[in-house]
Amino acid sequence: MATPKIPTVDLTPFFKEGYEDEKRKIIDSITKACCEYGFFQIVNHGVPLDLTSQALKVSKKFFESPNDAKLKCSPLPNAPVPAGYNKKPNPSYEFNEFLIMLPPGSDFNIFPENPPEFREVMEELFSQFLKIGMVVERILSECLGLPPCVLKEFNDDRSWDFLIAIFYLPATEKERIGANPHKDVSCFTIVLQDEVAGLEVEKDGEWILIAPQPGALVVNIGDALQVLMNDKFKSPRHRVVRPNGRSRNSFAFFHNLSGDKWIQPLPQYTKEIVEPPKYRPFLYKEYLQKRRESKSKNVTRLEDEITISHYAVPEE
Ligand SMILES: O=C(O)CCC(=O)C(=O)O
Ligand SMILES: [Fe+2]
Repeated sequence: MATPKIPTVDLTPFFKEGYEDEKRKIIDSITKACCEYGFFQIVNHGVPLDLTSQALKVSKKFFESPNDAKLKCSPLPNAPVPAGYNKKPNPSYEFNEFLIMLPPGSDFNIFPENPPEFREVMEELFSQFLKIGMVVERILSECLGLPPCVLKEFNDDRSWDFLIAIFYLPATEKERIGANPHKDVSCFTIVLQDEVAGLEVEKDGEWILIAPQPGALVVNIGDALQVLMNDKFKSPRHRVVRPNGRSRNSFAFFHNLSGDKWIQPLPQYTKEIVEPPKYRPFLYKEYLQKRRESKSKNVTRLEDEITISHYAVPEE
């Protein structure tokens, strides 16, 4: 059987007036991809390609710099999210290093001195991801026949979004996992990956590669959207397998909700279509906290993981 291919859609019509038929076709393809995989790729997304390639280059330079230079960027002890450079203790159950960035202007952001253009490039990438995130948010709102503003009306606070630059070392004989199988807590995540394959999504018990494509960005559904949409789209389990003989570089941008939001399935996906909500209301930041705690305890068994099923309403 041929390996299933994650769909790639061209977003050009969404940057123009009109083209309603083309837009509808794209929305239909994304709906199908979200139902089948929870993943799709986008091209002609408006994020300049010279910026994405420069971002991958400067981030690689930073991660390849000496340890003491990287450790100078360690997070501040009082940061709400560990903005700055992080590395899992060795040995760890995952093998990656990463740098978290909060929205430009946050007092908690820490940038390296070298490469000197690091900060400017990261801030520009963040702003571009914010913009494309809003376009994707409108498209996902429309996917199930609802107006494009449904998700923005529910949450218009972008201050909880964040960006991570990630660096995976080559696989060793003993260990190939770069990021353990997980689901994202976001509404959705936008991933920029370099040309080195490694990101995989689980479907029907099999791992399917999200093949790198020049100029493309990857989008995946997260837990928050699954809850808001009452399970119409599922937050997919995914992982990163490290390549042989070379490192891998990526960025993940988490389009989140405000942590102060109480989240539950929206009436458009429940009451208005006479469907009972599958989740009880919960405070988003409480869920973020629980997930962070379980991650720091190195929980690796699926049955021990905290997931949104913690808030599921039992079926009658
Ligand atoms: O590195 C990647 O390609 C994806 C990373 C990821 O899944 C995450 O940070 O949640
Ligand atoms: Fe992820």
